[in-house]
Amino acid sequence: MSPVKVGILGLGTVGCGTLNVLRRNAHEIARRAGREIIVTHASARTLDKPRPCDTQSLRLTNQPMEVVNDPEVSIIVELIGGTSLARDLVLQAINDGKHVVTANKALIALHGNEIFNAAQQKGVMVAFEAAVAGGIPVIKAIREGLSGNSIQWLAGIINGTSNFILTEMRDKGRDFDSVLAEAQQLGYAEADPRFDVEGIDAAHKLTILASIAFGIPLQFDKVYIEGISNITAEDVSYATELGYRIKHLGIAKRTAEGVELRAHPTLIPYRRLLANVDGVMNGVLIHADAVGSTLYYGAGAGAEPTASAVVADLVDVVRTLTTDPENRVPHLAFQPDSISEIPILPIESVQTAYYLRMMALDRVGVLAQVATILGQCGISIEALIQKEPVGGADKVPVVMLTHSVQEAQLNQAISQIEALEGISGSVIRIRMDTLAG
Ligand SMILES: NC(=O)C1=CN([C@@H]2O[C@H](COP(=O)(O)OP(=O)(O)OC[C@H]3O[C@@H](n4cnc5c(N)ncnc54)[C@H](O)[C@@H]3O)[C@@H](O)[C@H]2O)C=CC1
Ligand SMILES: N[C@@H](CC=O)C(=O)O
Ligand code: NA
Repeated sequence: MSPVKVGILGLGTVGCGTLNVLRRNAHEIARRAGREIIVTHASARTLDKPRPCDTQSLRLTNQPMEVVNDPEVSIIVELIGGTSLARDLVLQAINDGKHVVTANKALIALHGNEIFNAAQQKGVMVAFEAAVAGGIPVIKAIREGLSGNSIQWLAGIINGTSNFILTEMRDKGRDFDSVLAEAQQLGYAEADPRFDVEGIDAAHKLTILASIAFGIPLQFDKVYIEGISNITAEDVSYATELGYRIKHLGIAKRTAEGVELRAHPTLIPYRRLLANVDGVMNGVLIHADAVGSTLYYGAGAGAEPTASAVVADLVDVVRTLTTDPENRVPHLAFQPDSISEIPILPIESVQTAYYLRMMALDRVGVLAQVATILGQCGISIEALIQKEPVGGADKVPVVMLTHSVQEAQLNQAISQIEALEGISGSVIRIRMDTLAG
């Protein structure tokens, strides 16, 4: 059979990684796919710059639409990133009857409903394994491996850059900015690294995971988002002292009232497997009724780990090129006419435990006032540590862990505590992982 011809849009970290993996493993990939898969066309913004991949045999252009519209190409691999040009290119490819593979989680989270609808009309595939947790085949695991289950919740370390930063801060005492610069240099970070450290990238991925886990539309705008940019070295060290690690988690949980969708820093007991997912590694823990808990672990970013997922998608697409579109695995795991609107719950209704840190005047009675407020709001304290005054000042850091409480009640307590004369500045709050009981 003749080779399948592929066009790659964007020859950056993932684009070059994909070219290299496809070439190095060409023989085994062809044995798996049943046909040779070759990249014939590519588009890059700058044509003649040195790259870690060989582009000599490619028809190279700086006009990505030319690749999309070239009749020789039957699969388009979108690795440009962003949501504007990428959306136009992907919709055009679908309109031309081409299959698409993309690593672009922002594109899927924001425009996936429109894109999958267009793909269904045209009977083409849009594959996006690389968009969530890089090389970990978690999309495939949820869509296919867990399809007999009712999924109850999932919690994932799904941003490699944030996890790399938190790990280096904890293990080597490095400062935030220098670790972020290294993550950028290693090709882990997004073009705009605020997407990583402000939790937006994790929220894109969580949007996708929740959709395929629960059969709901992609709803990025309903995710509660907090990043790691306000996590201080003190919080990392107090958490360690209390037997916890701070990780950035994306959490999606089905409750009787609806679905919780939240991406934020989280304290996890250090013995839990997720607490030990370090560096650029990602880990996704999924709890489902039949199988119980399953954990998926691996590299969440970087050239070849991400290329591994892009190439696996290419193999999947090639294997099912001749399959009747109705018989392919649905894009969002559930059949398109069975996607249901389940309410997404506001963060105030979430019930969890909290790490609180505040600066208190080193004076008798202040802690008693704080404890009274917490008690009146129905919040009980599980642990409390009072540190030495900072720099000889008369203020002491106080750190406490609460039992589970509704976020709305905690908000009330925090505003009353912040109003106390004996408390200076804001109360820092980090949610704790209470999912596994
Ligand atoms: N780097 C990683 O570890 C991972 C990245 N991704 C996603 O993969 C996609 C690509 O990411 P990277 O390779 O890291 O980005 P990158 O910035 O290294 O590469 C993107 C490439 O697209 C090119 N480009 C931009 N506009 C273009 C245009 N108009 N025409 C042709 N080329 C154009 C850029 O010049 C650049 O070389 C993004 O959607 C990203 O979110 C997903 C998983 C992991
Ligand atoms: N910037 C992302 C790349 C992979 O999705 C990350 O750090 O996880
Ligand atoms: Na993946």
